[in-house]
Amino acid sequence: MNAFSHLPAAAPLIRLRGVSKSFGNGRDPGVAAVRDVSLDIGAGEIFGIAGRSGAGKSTLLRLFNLLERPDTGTVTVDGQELTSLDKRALRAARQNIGMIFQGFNLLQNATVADNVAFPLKIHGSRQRDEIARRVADCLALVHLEDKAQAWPAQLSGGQRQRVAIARALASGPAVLLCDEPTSALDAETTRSILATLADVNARLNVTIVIVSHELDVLAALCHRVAVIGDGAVAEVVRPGTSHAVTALGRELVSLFGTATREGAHA
Ligand SMILES: Nc1ncnc2c1ncn2[C@@H]1O[C@H](COP(=O)(O)OP(=O)(O)OP(=O)(O)O)[C@@H](O)[C@H]1O
Repeated sequence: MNAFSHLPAAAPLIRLRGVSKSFGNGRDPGVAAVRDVSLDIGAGEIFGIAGRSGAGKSTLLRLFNLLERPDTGTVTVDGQELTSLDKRALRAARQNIGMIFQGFNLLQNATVADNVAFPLKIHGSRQRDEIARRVADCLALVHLEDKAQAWPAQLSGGQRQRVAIARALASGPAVLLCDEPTSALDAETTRSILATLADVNARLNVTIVIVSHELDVLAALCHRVAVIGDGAVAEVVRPGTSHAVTALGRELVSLFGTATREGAHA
């Protein structure tokens, strides 16, 4: 039983309505990566996106902050309809949506502290001492206070991902998007990153949306999981319920032909 599965659905913080995305060249519609997806995700919820390779998981996640712009439909986050904003307003709205990736995406020629400070500096609306305080708070949140002056190359994979989490939280977002955040990590490091994400969610009430092909990762962390097939939501399940066992179990067998987690790959 997932520790959160008893929670009632919270008020929607993220709302997708009729969202579709194809990759083509204008004349040829090409691949329909996401098809007519409508979802409500509650404030403070941890929401998972599962599905086999090519199902459209990453594209769907990138529609949440308009890294991919939908062909049709609307995306609303924290009361702002992102799909109706101009570039400048969208840049400001994205301060409210952090993101982490499988490959961490840290600046290699900047210290840990400078990596975390980076989004605050480029936005340009904060004073130096406020930035320094914010960086210290975020590094403390992920237990890396002592690594502020280290370089990314001096850190383990798990530590790098925790720096990425601190950086994603620096602007105080309401939402954290996670694209396969543990896929490059071994099983033990994966557990520590999941604990960090659960802790961030509990302390800050940050809404987390996480894509993973590792169903046990989603089952351990998420309040609800959308199973995606062919770009559409096949079903939304609550880990820990017997229905979820059936739905996720079917997907697990179709993905891996087994009910255990795949071995970690470096
Ligand atoms: N920039 C792009 N240009 C063309 N096609 C794309 C692009 N991005 C994704 N696609 C296609 O859209 C479909 C969905 O891809 P997506 O990466 O969202 O799937 P996924 O479920 O995240 O897969 P994986 O688990 O392998 O990362 C795939 O057929 C993919 O080839």
